Amino acid sequence: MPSLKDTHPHFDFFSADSLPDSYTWPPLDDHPSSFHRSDGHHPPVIDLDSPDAVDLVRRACLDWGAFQVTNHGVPTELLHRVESQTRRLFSLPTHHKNLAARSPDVGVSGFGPAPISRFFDKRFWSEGFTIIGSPFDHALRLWPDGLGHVPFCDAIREYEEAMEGFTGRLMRLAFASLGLDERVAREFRGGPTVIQLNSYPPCPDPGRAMGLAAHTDSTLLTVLYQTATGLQVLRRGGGTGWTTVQPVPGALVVHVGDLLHVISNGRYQSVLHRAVVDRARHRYSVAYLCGPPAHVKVSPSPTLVGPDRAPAYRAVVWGEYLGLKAKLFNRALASISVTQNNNNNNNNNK
Ligand SMILES: C=C1C[C@]23C[C@@]1(O)CC[C@H]2[C@@]12CCC[C@@](C)(C(=O)O1)[C@H]2[C@@H]3C(=O)O
Ligand SMILES: O=C(O)CCC(=O)C(=O)O
Ligand SMILES: [Fe+2]
Repeated sequence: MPSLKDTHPHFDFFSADSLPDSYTWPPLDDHPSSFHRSDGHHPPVIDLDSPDAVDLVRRACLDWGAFQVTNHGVPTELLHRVESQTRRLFSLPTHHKNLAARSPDVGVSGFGPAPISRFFDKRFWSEGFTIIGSPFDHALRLWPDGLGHVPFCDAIREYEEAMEGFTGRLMRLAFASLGLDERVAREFRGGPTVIQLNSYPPCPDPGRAMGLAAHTDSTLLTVLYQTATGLQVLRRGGGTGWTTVQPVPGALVVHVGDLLHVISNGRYQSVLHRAVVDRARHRYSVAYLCGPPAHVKVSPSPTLVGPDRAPAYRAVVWGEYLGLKAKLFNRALASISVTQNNNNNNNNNK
């Protein structure tokens, strides 16, 4: 669905002293700069070494679909290094970053607005860089001379390794919190590595700009590293409006994604979240999108369905689900629902 806005890829965020119309959204309610929400309810911060970790994760997934974790084992030095390499990448001139632009022929990897931006008439006040598997080819395009690509590739490779270990532990916890044992968690491990680097430059009118519009992730779990305010989540049921997830130094944010929603048969709901921007601060975030191996069918766990609780979703593999998301955006989950009416013909029970 290419639109007019795709014909202006060279916008310079730093030369703008007011918001161009193509970036002006209706006023954002619950923007953190308005400081009117202080109800004390936030996704919990969970110490993974706590003996109650499984119960705390269950509660957080039921109430919020999101939580933060400490004692996760990913070295702080590595987190800082990945952030500083992210900053280094986005500080390259735009025409240079476009040498590694996302293109339909090469898939979804590379530099550009977040893929969901094409569902909106207004543009996002952000840039993204999607890395699927090795960052090497893209990094060589960004830093063609000498060894400029090396620190970037090293940081991403080390991060991928660290996150593989950490998400293994996290998946065991999340599955245990649903009463599912380690063998089930193991079946869903080892999916393709997807990292999304996000950059949100300072913005002259943050209350009318959108960093990344409200969405759920098409993952089992997403792990997000952020060091500045900007991430907001909607609590299950949505009743009290957007809640800012305050960065906790060294902590990682975890989101329940659509595929864990499916496996849990809707007990856990994928969290609706968005990113807002700031007048003065350039914010970066690093999302590690944790999905299942390509061939693994994801469906409601047999132990979570029964005579009084029918399976609510049909089986999908990750690639098919990503295709549905690319076509239907936030209606993708409803499109594989077998209990609700959905007006499309993607529902060929498998
Ligand atoms: C594996 C993927 C999930 C993702 C689409 C993608 O193919 C690669 C980028 C991912 C991302 C990151 C930013 C938010 C998001 C909704 C988007 O536009 O691109 C997610 C996608 C997703 O979770 O569906
Ligand atoms: O930058 C953020 O806080 C959110 C990023 C995000 O939602 C994503 O990359 O999927
Ligand atoms: Fe997200």
